[in-house]
Amino acid sequence: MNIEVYTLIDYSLIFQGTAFTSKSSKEVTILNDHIFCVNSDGMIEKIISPTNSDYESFVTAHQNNKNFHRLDEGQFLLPGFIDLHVHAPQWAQTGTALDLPLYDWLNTYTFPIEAKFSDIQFAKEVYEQVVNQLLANGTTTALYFATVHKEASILLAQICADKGQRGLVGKVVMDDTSQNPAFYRDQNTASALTDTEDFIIAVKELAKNVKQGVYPVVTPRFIPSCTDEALKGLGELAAKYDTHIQSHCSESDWAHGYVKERFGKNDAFALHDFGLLQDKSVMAHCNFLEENDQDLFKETGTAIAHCPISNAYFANSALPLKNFSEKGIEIGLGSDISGGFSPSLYDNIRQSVITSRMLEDGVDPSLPSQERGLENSRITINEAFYFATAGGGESLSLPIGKIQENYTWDVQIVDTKHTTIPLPIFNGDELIDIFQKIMYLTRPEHIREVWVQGEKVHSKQK
Ligand SMILES: Nc1nc2[nH]cnc2c(=O)[nH]1
Repeated sequence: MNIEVYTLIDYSLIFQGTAFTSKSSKEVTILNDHIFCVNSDGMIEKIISPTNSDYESFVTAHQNNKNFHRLDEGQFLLPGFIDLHVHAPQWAQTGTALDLPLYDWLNTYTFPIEAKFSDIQFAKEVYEQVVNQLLANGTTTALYFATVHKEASILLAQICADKGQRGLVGKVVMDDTSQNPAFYRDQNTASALTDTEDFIIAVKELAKNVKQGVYPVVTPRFIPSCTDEALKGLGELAAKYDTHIQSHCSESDWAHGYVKERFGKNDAFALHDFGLLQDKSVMAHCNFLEENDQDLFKETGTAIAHCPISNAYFANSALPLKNFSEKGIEIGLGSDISGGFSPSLYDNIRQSVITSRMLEDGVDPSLPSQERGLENSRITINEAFYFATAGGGESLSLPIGKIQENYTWDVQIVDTKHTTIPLPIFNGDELIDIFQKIMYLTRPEHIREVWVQGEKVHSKQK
């Protein structure tokens, strides 16, 4: 298309500035001083490079219009982050209660806090705060577990809708009376399934008027909390309504061992038997996937939500992330609030690199170096950025996570020149160095604006 044509197009938004986005899992593209044209649906319709002969005249034609945004010096565009695993109610206990192994942690701290979400006022208070927090940390899409309560789960979807975040929300199913406490579980299997179906219908209805989209997610908490009948019914509901599916899979020695004992197979195959592994399935943790489990993930298009901070507390191992990624399994990052204490995917990007380095080198200094670690396990910061953005988008099968034509305008604007806490960027830094400094040092204070589907959803004054 030549300039006469695209200067005439009525774009909703035009941005001029430098962006970082993934080209592949290993490579970051730098779009230096490009122009980004966004249409009224909030999609990136056109990206114009300064090498394009029409670039200058395009700027001249648009720069005085209200919809033209020129980034200040020191500001950069990045895709909004996609958090593939957040327990929204656990925001109420984030940063506390990390002293017990998974089974005891769930029963001692987590189920009691989640039980409180029968109180819709309490739910509103916590859910509004967690959605605000994630937006302020640059998270534009989140895959949420709510609680067993239908009303409060619908409220979480409504809050995402109102605040402009792309929320994928699940009413949690925990129907097994022998495994879940009486104070916190579905009343019975039939009500777990009808509540889930009502929830799906309500969120699909809500979604009709939500620009950025909200989505219902079929959510068996994990196999230990569900009966066979519920798991089967949930697989059927996901197929009937074509929904996303989320659960926990092979997370800790205990959870992994429990499923093996109950079914004589690993989580992956057990979940698959119930129709719960498919292209829109995202399974959290997955540390103990064996070779055939990995193949099944690949074949079914099931994604892993890698939660590196949480895994340090509860997973009893480090995920062999590099190995799984090289196999072609879809992978994104999750904060796992509150198994992970940080609402920031920046922190999880950092931890995923750190964990991978420790996995490669090993951690027991009494062992000889060649026996200490797992070869070829380290990932780069570019790869971690990919998992937090494009990898998350692929995992959810949505056109999000990249600054590229035909993707949504879901971006964060990072200001490296914050007046009191600027990033250490000095003359002579290459853009790729600046990218790495952004990855390692950005805090919410540096995230000046966040946009979802072409709408500004968060801004921070200088
Ligand atoms: N990390 C984590 N693992 C789980 N397994 C079942 N429930 C949970 C949870 O809330 N957090």
